[in-house]
Amino acid sequence: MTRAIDKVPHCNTMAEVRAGVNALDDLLVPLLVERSGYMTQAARVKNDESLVRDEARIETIVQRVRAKALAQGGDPALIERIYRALMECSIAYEHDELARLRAAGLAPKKEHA
Ligand SMILES: O=C(O)C(=O)C[C@]1(C(=O)O)C=C[C@@H](O)C=C1
Repeated sequence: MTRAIDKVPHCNTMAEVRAGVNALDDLLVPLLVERSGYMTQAARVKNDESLVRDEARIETIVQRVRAKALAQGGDPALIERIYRALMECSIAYEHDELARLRAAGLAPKKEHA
């Protein structure tokens, strides 16, 4: 298996560096948009502000992506930082989406008796 880190060529100029970064951003942005779509789905399925932040799930994802980073020759600590920041953004977006869906007519979940 070719590791992600091994695909990075030696660059002699910043133009080469930036062309590589732009090409990866062209792949990353659509994936981030798709991931954000799942936050909208989560907001609707949870339909409860108190469930949006799920600490156990956050830690599961962190362990998962650290292992993947290592397998790809990356720095697990860097990928953990990126993912913790990404999930904070995702949580804020999920709250925004829940508020938007409520304003559009989503009825709040019934309280447990
Ligand atoms: O898995 C969930 O419960 C989600 O809402 C998704 C997600 C994420 O993957 O970004 C976002 C917020 C949660 O705190 C944990 C994970």
